[in-house]
Amino acid sequence: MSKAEAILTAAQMRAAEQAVFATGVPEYELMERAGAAAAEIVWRAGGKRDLLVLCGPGNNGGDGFVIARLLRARGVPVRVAALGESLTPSSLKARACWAGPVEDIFSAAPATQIVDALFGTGLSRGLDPVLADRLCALTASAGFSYAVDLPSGVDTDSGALLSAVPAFGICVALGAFKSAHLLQPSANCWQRLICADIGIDVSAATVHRLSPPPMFPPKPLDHKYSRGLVAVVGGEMAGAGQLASHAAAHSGAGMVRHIARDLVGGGPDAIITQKADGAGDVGRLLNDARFKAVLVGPGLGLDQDATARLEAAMVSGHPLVLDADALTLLAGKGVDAIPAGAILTPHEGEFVRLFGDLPGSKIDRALEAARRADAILIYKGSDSVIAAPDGRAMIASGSSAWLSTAGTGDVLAGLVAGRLAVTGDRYRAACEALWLHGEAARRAGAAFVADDLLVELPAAIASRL
Ligand SMILES: NC(=O)C1=CN([C@@H]2O[C@H](COP(=O)(O)OP(=O)(O)OC[C@H]3O[C@@H](n4cnc5c(N)ncnc54)[C@H](O)[C@@H]3O)[C@@H](O)[C@H]2O)[C@@H](O)CC1
Ligand SMILES: [K+]
Repeated sequence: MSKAEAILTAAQMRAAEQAVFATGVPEYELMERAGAAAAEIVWRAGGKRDLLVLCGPGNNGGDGFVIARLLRARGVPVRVAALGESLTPSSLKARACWAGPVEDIFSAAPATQIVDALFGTGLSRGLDPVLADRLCALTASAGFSYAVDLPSGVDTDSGALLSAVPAFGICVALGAFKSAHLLQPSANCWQRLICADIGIDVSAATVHRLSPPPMFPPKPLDHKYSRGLVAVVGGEMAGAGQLASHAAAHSGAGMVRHIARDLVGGGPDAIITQKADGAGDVGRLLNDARFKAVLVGPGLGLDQDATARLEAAMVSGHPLVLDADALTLLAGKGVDAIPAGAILTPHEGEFVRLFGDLPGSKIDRALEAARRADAILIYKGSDSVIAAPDGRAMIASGSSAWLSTAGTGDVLAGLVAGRLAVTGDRYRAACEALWLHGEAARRAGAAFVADDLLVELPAAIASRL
């Protein structure tokens, strides 16, 4: 993936900071860098508008004192309000360098701009309700608001809101993104997210934000089979299989065969629909070594016939993408029934049915499920997580809320199968498909239906060549 942006947990961030200190950088130097980076962002957004900085007792508060000092030096009318004493060596130093008064948070007057430097990655519980209310009131009355590293009240690793969190204009992630910057509901707590470089080495990170993938056109000697042959095994609801088939075809695959229970449509179609009266026919039609991906699940149904069709696909030996009803059918059989090496695309309900109530953040849960099933997971939602058994994960955040409409899951499943057939690389296929899905939605605008995504796919792919 190009320009992949690292996502760290609070513990990984602390370790990364320690690694910087181990190179001889003094602890306070990192706070100066963090404060300077955040101050620059505030300066560019708000200029000389009056500013109130709220400082907590830890290093997040220390960042706040640095921001206050640097912006005051630029002529910004800055006031500081602190929550008691500073408790860490670096924050004590930052506070000592602030030459102005320190007000009480509960009596400080509102300001045009507000900086929340109360708590960051060290938050251990929700804010006291009175403090949370105060933060919300001061933020709501400000025209410009900034959260330093994270809005106070947000759990760094899970993205849960541990207390009431106001809506910020800008969140400045320091050094690297943390999980809460991409996961819901916290990722909805600001309008803009900016990651400030403070010299942290994130090269060892295994979790990244999904970025636009580089894609490649067919080679001159390619033909429809070398570009990837996809099978979509349909069932009860032929339309879902058709939608998935068209998505696979528009993903860049060379050919798509829809192995359907009923013949649908009519007239010319790039999709080859083959009627399979039962699982035996499915097995026979899948007996072709040229298949590079088999998708089963969209519109499959949940009856005995569907179970038999799923089994025929699973024993075919081809790389599998399992979605929708296929996941529900497998859920009753335990994790061991999931074919190793498959790509699974569960939404929340399907995920829980398959793997139960796993602990940790959505990233933790996706990684654990991928490890248990020895499969690639695309754990869908407004914060979709792709996870691999080897510990890699990718988060897609900020995709169109209009995707919450019927059939978009079928389109995604088709895209995954198509990109798997094209690339032969499961993790890469999952990333490319998820990105294409989000990009097609972005291009489709508002109130689109799943079919509209298909129209946007060629241009979305073209933008990555
Ligand atoms: N480690 C470092 O040297 C650096 C840290 N940085 C900043 O430091 C932050 C992390 O600093 P800390 O680890 O000191 O943690 P925080 O400053 O986020 O807060 C920790 C303090 O708050 C208390 N606390 C936690 N939750 C509370 C609650 N709900 N109510 C009341 N008190 C609560 C803790 O007991 C502790 O005293 C980062 O988010 C970032 O802003 C940056 O300055 C870069 C350098
Ligand atoms: K904060």
